[in-house]
Amino acid sequence: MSLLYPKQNQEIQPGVHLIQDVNATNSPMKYTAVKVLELDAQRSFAETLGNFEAGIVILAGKVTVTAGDQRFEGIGQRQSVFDKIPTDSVYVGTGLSFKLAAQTTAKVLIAYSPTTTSFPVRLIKGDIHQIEHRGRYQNKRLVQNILPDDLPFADKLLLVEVYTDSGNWSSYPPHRHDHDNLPTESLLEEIYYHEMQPKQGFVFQRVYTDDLSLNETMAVQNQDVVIVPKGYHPVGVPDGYDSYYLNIMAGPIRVWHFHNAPEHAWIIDRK
Ligand SMILES: O=C[C@H](O)[C@@H](O)[C@H](O)CC(=O)O
Repeated sequence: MSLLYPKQNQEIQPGVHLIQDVNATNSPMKYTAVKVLELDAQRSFAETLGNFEAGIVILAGKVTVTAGDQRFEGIGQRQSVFDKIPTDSVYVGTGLSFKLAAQTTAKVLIAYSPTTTSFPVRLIKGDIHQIEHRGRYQNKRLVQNILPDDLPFADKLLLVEVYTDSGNWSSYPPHRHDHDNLPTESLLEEIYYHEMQPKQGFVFQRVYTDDLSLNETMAVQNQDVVIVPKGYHPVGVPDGYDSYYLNIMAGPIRVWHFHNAPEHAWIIDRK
């Protein structure tokens, strides 16, 4: 089972390109799924959710989103994820329909999680994101929390963006969240949507379990997706390139409690 989903580029409608589409039909993921779309200006995409909730993140460009009986005109705060400006998102509750109408060339990520529990449609403005500067030495990263577990706006979905500059590591030291053992650890699947700057760059990502029954190390390229059904999942960024990834997490309980690999936990405690 490969955990790596290379970028595709399928024109599903005139001016609407499907870059990623990872879900239960082509992955072992039970709680998470993702679409990434690139829309030409003035093009639109519409969908009706079944028993899923969705988080629509305007990765780049300006988009008008209608969902249920609400309309959010011209949202989106950046031309590239690497502008490092927190962007706008829309939460759409289970069973509702939504439409994306691109005002400019736009890139949109749609995160999904199965549920029949309804939460209201909500615009999540970039300016409410909790920003964190995590790490020291060569594991510094910038974290922009879009839908963290302390915002009770969703039934299952957790969304976060992470920037890791040249020569640094993130999701490091390695941690896991694949044991339903609260309050110590929560069980959350995770999907990584990666972008690189410059685009020809790559990162190394390893996904592995304590018993190494799962142990896959990948060279991940621009707009690839990596799924983390379980296990530790560190990311290393080669010199000269900057990394972006958006994480989608979901599981039985919407809380992020992780367990650091004990043999590497000393990394955190260095003076
Ligand atoms: O479990 C969460 C993901 O691994 C990332 O969001 C990670 O926490 C980001 C980081 O702190 O490096």
